[in-house]
Amino acid sequence: MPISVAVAGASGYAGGELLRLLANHPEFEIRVVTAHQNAGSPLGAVHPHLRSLAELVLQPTEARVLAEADVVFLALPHGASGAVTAQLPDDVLAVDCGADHRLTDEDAWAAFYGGEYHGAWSYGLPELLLDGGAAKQRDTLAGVTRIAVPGCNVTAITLGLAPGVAAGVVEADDLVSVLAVGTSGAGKSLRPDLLASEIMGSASAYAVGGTHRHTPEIVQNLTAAGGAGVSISFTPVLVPMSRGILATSTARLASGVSAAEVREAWQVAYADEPFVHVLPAGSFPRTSDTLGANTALMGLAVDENAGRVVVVSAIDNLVKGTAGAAIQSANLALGLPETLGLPLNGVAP
Ligand SMILES: NC(=O)C1=CN([C@@H]2O[C@H](COP(=O)(O)OP(=O)(O)OC[C@H]3O[C@@H](n4cnc5c(N)ncnc54)[C@H](OP(=O)(O)O)[C@@H]3O)[C@@H](O)[C@H]2O)C=CC1
Ligand SMILES: CC(=O)N[C@@H](CCC(=O)OP(=O)(O)O)C(=O)O
Repeated sequence: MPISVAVAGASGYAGGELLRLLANHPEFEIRVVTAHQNAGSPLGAVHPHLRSLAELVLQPTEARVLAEADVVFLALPHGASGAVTAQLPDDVLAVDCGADHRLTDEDAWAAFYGGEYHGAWSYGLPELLLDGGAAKQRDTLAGVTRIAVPGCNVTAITLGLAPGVAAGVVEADDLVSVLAVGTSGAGKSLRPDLLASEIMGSASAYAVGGTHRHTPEIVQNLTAAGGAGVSISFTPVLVPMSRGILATSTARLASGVSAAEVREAWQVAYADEPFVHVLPAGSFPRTSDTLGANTALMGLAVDENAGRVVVVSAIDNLVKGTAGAAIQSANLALGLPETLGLPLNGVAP
């Protein structure tokens, strides 16, 4: 019997990517799709690229509609998902791509998001190192029924820096990250600053100066990895591409650590990972290498003059950064093979 699935926020970018991947998943059957303003429309009208699902009709986003399915993926704006998930039965597996259930610290939620705090769920980043590398987040996901998927910038930075922090080869209190990010990360919303004429041929920083709401989530992750006094300054830069994140993260090298020990920390951390790959010395990923794939690729160097480790990590924000991570975590929760239905290969050029 296939496992029935509902996707809330199916008319958006993350919802569309969930559907694209779910349509090729051998164990799932898409039963319900919901939207807000687009409720009542056939899916083919909002996602013409999803041909096999074109006849599905978008329903209103209500818990009673979603609860018809065994698994509910939510891709709703922050705040909207917490209200809906509070009404879902306990035995439904709910996987939330929004921020509502990511943060364990209510004060951090109040400072960076505000509004009602809905509590933290199991965190959907299977490769996250825990306790200095003694465990990984995937070990905690079997059988859970509530999963919070990370923010996409968070995934790129966390996966990039966690091996060094967990192994103690870098100083966790001196981390800097600058990201080139694509426009789809901002969702399908109509915003003047996202008009093609504003974006094309230009790059612009936003949420500068420690104000980005992903900051506490990154600190939470790197602390869980074993970092003491984690402090990160990160700056996203919007660039004219529709998908992708390229995070260039640097960290102060711990005293007496060699370049070989640095590389070993990253290689050991991700040696057996199906989707997270450390490239050979001298190689660095491009966002285009991850397009459409559930991969996080990274390259590593030690800047001896500056005494810093430099990690360049790339993901597709809509796959490993959202929909792929959601499905990977759901596979683990349901006891299915972790990689089921998830693309390892991307699309090029
Ligand atoms: N885009 C990305 O790269 C990433 C997104 N996420 C998260 O995924 C979630 C969805 O993001 P994204 O797909 O980009 O956003 P979009 O703006 O593209 O889509 C939002 C979806 O939510 C629906 N919606 C809007 N307002 C409401 C409401 N008040 N109540 C119920 N549904 C509503 C929309 O329906 P309609 O269009 O019919 O009005 C649409 O289906 C967000 O929480 C986002 O932060 C996480 C990681 C990365
Ligand atoms: C270009 C752009 O605006 N990107 C978004 C990425 C949002 C995201 O990853 O996720 P959540 O909103 O679910 O946290 C940003 O930086 O806020």
